[in-house]
Amino acid sequence: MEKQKVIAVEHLSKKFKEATALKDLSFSVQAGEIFGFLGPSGSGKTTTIKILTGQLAQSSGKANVLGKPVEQINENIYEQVGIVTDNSGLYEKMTVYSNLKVFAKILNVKKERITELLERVGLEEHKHKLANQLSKGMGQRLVLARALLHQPKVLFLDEPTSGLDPSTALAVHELLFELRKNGTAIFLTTHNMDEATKLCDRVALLNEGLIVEHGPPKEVCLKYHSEKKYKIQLTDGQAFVLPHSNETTERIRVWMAKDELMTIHSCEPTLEKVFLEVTGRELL
Ligand SMILES: Nc1ncnc2c1ncn2[C@@H]1O[C@H](COP(=O)(O)OP(=O)(O)OP(=O)(O)O)[C@@H](O)[C@H]1O
Repeated sequence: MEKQKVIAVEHLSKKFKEATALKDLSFSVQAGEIFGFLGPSGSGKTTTIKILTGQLAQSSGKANVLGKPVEQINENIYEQVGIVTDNSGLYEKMTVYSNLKVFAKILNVKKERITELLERVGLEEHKHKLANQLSKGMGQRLVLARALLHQPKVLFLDEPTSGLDPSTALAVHELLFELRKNGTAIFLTTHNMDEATKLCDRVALLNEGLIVEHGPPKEVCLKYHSEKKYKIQLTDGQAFVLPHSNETTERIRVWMAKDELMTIHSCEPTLEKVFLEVTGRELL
């Protein structure tokens, strides 16, 4: 059975006075899926999120979120949608804990969930700090915790882990996997290709407002795996990159028989390399 399409976009375009930011985008995101929208600065990621969350009108094309055309989105939908774009919308003069308490009350969420989330995003020890005294990364984590208080059916995340230390980034990843398991559709933007490879079920590579490649990260990488090679390290420290050939097979066989093989890896391209190949641009 096909899973429910939580986000459905068809031929979406957005023109600003000077520039065309989005050109004929079509994609969908299903319940229980993490969809990565990847592109360099200025490629149109934020514009897409703004259209999908009803903050900006498209120039042409259709977009539906939870079965509703984006033109009809109003506050009611925010009970089912979580949005993490920047640190705005926090009550600056209230503490971390109080910020979450206000929203927990509105969303009818138990207090235990606040404590759990504060721990998960690494803010438990900062819960008595005022929101305007937080660092950028802490503010970002507070906005994330707020978006996750309820179990949103769809979550929009703009660069969810930029500026986070590795262990907090990992904790955020675990939270996202949990949400996915419970059926949340997650739409995230990132510059970080490693993160996208680890997190996303499917990705779309965006360049100058156009989707230039899409699919599961592994499949996208394998599609550009034209020249098979193997990276080999031996126990005596020697390292080789060898082409796929009968000669290589024989050399590997001998090293294995003598127990001299330390590591062996296939060299399929990373998403970063694929992006460079399809666009000629680095993801900066
Ligand atoms: N309000 C606006 N008026 C005019 N042009 C805009 C406006 N907002 C965005 N743009 C243009 O649309 C294009 C896409 O911008 P967008 O902010 O969506 O990119 P992005 O991929 O989110 O970039 P970043 O990673 O830097 O946030 C850019 O060329 C930008 O200059």
